[in-house]
Amino acid sequence: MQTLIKRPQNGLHGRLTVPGDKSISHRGLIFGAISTGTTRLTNFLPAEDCLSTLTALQQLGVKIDRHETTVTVHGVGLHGLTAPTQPLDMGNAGTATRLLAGLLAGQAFDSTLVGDDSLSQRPMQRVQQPLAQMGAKLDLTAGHLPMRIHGRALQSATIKMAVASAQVKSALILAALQAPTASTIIEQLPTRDHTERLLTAFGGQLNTAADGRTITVQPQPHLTGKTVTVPGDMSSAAFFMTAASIVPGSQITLPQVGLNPTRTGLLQVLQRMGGDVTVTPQASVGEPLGTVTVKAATLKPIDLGADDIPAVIDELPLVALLAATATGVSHITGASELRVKETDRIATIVAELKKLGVQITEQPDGFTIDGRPAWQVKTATFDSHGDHRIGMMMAIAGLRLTQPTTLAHAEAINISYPGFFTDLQQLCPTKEALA
Ligand SMILES: O=C(O)C1=C[C@@H](OP(=O)(O)O)[C@@H](O)[C@H](O)C1
Ligand SMILES: C=C(OP(=O)(O)O)C(=O)O
Repeated sequence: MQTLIKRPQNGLHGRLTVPGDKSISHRGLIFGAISTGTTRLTNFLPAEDCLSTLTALQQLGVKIDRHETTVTVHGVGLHGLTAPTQPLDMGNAGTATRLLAGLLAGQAFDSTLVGDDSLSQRPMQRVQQPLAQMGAKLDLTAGHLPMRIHGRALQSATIKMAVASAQVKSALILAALQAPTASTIIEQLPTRDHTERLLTAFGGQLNTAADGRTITVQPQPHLTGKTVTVPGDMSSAAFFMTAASIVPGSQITLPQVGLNPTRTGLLQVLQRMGGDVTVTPQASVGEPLGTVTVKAATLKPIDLGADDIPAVIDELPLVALLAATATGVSHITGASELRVKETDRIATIVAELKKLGVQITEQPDGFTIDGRPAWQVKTATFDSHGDHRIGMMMAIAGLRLTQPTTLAHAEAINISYPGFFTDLQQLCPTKEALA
């Protein structure tokens, strides 16, 4: 699928409620499934990744009904899942794969996880090895999917994580729930804590030490179904925050965006770059929520290092685009995790931004960008490379160009944001953004 993108002459304007958070939608389904009673998810994200989790849980014997963005999960309890009759297809979803690996490792049956070509190239030892410390047995195919999970009784453990990854942490928490006594998980750096918040909300017990990265999980909780309102996805809002910052004349308002501090790295990046961003928190239960207003601004370059990365991990393609418009040199380091996402995002960011004439240099763990307000565009035909975030980032880049641009493999965007182009169009009042 190819999509044509044109510059909105007067910038982006208006108010847009972005869809529900992907990370919380995955987890809401999983916690609903392992609770007893009914869980109702509102503002659920009906994107391909979350639907992979929904279908997998149905194959594990959980009754789930969905009407657009409202989902009802009829929980079966921590020990009530049943053996699937065929391999579970996780599609493109890394989060679903890692989290379900941790859950299924402690079940009384075997299961197999498979995925698409991209997911089948992503590293799975990162869950296999720490889960083995709890006695789990996961057989990989040369370090990748297909993954055969030999469900068995797990032991508790104290585990020092080797990568800063919320997916690995969450897999370990889900496994630790099934051990006989408490387990401790020590993160390298604090990462998104949606699993911890939802586990507590469903009635489980866990303690995070003052360092923010030592988590003690109490086992065998009795989890009870509940209603969860999924906040707007900061990682989706980030595309429009970036667009409004770099397209002259813009001013947009995004209400009900999730403001969990482990996810708001892009807000800080924009503020440090001189962006015009206002955040108004609103009353909420569970996850913090608020309204973000962004106006176009002249940006300064920025340096980000390893400690900054987890809170902005999925927004780094957008950081690259922002830096490309800022006069001066930006350095992004400590971001080698980008190499093992849906694509090698360091390579795909560099390849796509070079088409715009951006002076970007690939580094082993990031990139250096010598930004300019105006680019010497070489070609206006971009490619998502099958990666939703690269596709959306280049669609936003196209809004800044005077010539129309096309985006190849735009269908990849359905992985996390099926309504992306409709929502973008809503913020372009003169309706010329898309054709
Ligand atoms: O836990 C999650 O929901 C996610 C964690 C991040 O991955 P890692 O934890 O592997 O960095 C992020 O990139 C992904 O989009 C969603
Ligand atoms: C990396 C991502 O997702 P996942 O790891 O779940 O595939 C993402 O959404 O950018």
